[in-house]
Amino acid sequence: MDVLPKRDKPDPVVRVSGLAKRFRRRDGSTVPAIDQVSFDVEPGDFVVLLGPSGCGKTTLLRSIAGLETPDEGSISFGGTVRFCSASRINVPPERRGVSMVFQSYALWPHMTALSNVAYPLQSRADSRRDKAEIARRARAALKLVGIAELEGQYAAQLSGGQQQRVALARALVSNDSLVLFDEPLSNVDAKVREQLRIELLTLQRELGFAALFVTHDQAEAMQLGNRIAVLQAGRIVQLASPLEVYTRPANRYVASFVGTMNEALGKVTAIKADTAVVDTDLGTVTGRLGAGRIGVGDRVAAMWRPENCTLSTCDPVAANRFRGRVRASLFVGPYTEQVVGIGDRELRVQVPGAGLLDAGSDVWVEVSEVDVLVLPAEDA
Ligand SMILES: Nc1ncnc2c1ncn2[C@@H]1O[C@H](COP(=O)(O)OP(=O)(O)OP(=O)(O)O)[C@@H](O)[C@H]1O
Repeated sequence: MDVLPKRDKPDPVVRVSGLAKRFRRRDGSTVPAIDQVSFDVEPGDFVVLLGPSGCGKTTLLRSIAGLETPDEGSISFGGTVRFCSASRINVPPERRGVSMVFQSYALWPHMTALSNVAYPLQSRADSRRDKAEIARRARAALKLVGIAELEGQYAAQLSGGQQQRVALARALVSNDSLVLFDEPLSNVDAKVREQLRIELLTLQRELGFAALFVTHDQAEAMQLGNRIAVLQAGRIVQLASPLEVYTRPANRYVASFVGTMNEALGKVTAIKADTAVVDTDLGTVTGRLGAGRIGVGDRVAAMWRPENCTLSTCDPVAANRFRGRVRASLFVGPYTEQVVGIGDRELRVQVPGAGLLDAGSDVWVEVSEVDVLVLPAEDA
């Protein structure tokens, strides 16, 4: 039998291994901004770093760009070491072969759109291209992002959305295999942001660069990433597809950070196969066991999404049902969000279309046990 020679897997675009960075605060204490982070970005990947303010997203991105020097670990691009604390390698940002788009655009206000985009080609040490070729490439990049007609405008004369397009063109002009994005869409208005997300994804697929994108906006992360890295206190707690992160969160923190979750805390009273019965402050809740080890007597969170609930005015025949009173009924367009009060607790229920209810109406909230996830209580 012929055995085909094994083809080696290509090196990842980025490999981050055991990266750590601590900052010293003015009171002398230290903050572990990133804490033993390891992950790969593969060719064609769009990886989103997602997490709340202060979890270390920007520090991680800036370390990869070379704008921050980590204390420990290593960073390689395409198999070539760019940073290694043990061997004291630290390639400066301009020689890492990576482009970055910042939240604040970081354009030269007194330079035209065209000159801003041409700047990286002129300033890179290895570039000896003639002026006409540089201008041709800068124009092509402006055309890619749809603002060819603005090439002669000064950056300061452009709208926020237009400035961000210039910044994107400037990042694309060098044709680097990796582009880093630090919350680039948070300063542009909602409509432009939606449009830029779609254009960014299209460009990324057409041009084939790998993207590493920082955001604290979970909807943005779900729309853009083929993989999402959820960070908690400087660590990656889950790195998986948006679907996996949403439907099979690694822990309670991820479950409550990505999307909206209803939650009831309690103790497990019985376990049968992959189902747990939980005695909670809302009554008995039955759900499926999620990630993490759980046994009878453990403190857990039973969690379920608003879109998986149904609302009725008569007592439903269901394992998980909760009697409450409508506090607010909010018409959002595609669905109506019902806020149901149960004592001092609140449950969210999404019903499709317009279904306004009077505040004070008595209702039952129902959720099927396959839609309830039971996770250890301690990690949120
Ligand atoms: N230069 C610095 N000196 C001291 N502490 C810092 C410095 N830069 C960041 N930190 C701290 O490191 C931690 C991580 O900060 P970082 O900016 O990476 O978080 P982030 O997730 O990007 O937050 P945000 O979404 O608010 O930008 C925070 O506790 C922050 O206060």
